[in-house]
Amino acid sequence: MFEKVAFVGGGSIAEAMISGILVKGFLRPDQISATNKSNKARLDYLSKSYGISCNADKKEAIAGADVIILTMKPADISDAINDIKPYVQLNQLIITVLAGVSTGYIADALGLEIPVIRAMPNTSATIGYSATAISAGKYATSDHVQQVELLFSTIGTTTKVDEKDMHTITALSGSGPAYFYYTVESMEAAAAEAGLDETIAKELIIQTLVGAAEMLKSSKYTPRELRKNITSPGGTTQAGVEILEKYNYQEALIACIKRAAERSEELGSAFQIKK
Ligand SMILES: NC(=O)C1=CN([C@@H]2O[C@H](COP(=O)(O)OP(=O)(O)OC[C@H]3O[C@@H](n4cnc5c(N)ncnc54)[C@H](O)[C@@H]3O)[C@@H](O)[C@H]2O)C=CC1
Ligand SMILES: O=C(O)[C@@H]1CCC=N1
Repeated sequence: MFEKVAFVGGGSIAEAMISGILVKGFLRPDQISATNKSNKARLDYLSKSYGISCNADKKEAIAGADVIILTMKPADISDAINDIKPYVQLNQLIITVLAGVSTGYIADALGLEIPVIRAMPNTSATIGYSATAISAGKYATSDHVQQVELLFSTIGTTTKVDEKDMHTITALSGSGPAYFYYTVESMEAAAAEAGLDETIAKELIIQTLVGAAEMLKSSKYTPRELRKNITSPGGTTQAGVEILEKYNYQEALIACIKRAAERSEELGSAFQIKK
């Protein structure tokens, strides 16, 4: 069990994780620290909201942590590593949630044969519903993986994966909530255009989404069969889905996920292991 966890990066995903970890009581606020690039107001907000210790000083922020969680944007990884490198100890475990960036690059940039675990959570971590994929870097043991699974299981489900699949997974479940939010935005817009009360529309759309998700989880039917069950011949669903087909909805979603995965590769391509 971890004694102290330090977040290097204090943005959306760090907050979602901190919130989820505290809600589940996995760690106490005094076991969590966070630092960021330079935004003091943001650190004050995190400290006030969650009771965690926030420190602009990188050395202080990671001192005594058994785990350092890297939660900055991929573009900032190089600077962030330079900032913490002098203070990182070999007995610390590094977790990275960065899109695209490999565990090998991080160990290499730190110049240590240090355990690094790559995780891809999503922002549903805030309420304990993240789908987190986890893969181990070269120096991480199965014990490290188990501990990290335990940590992430406080904010949702965990799935062990090969690091080579992380680009696709980032596109699928890391970015995934956004695709559903986009769909809900569109359904809300349609309801508004039809003059439906906003509160009523919201209630119906969200419960429809939750119900469909629960059906996907518990039913023995495939998504296609579930869809067919709703689609009465000549009925409303068929008429609606025909429009989705006309607009190549399925191709659009497939292209969306392919492009997001490709973007993950692009983001990581600047951060390759030096030969
Ligand atoms: N937002 C999301 O849904 C998810 C994001 N991720 C990954 O998490 C990472 C962070 O994403 P967000 O939280 O959305 O970004 P964000 O922009 O909200 O937060 C980034 C944080 O990193 C900090 N930072 C930048 N340079 C730094 C440095 N040198 N030292 C310390 N901190 C530094 C910033 O001050 C900021 O607090 C990205 O790499 C992204 O790929 C992974 C899964 C889901
Ligand atoms: O959009 C991004 O790059 C990050 C990675 C997964 C979710 N958000």
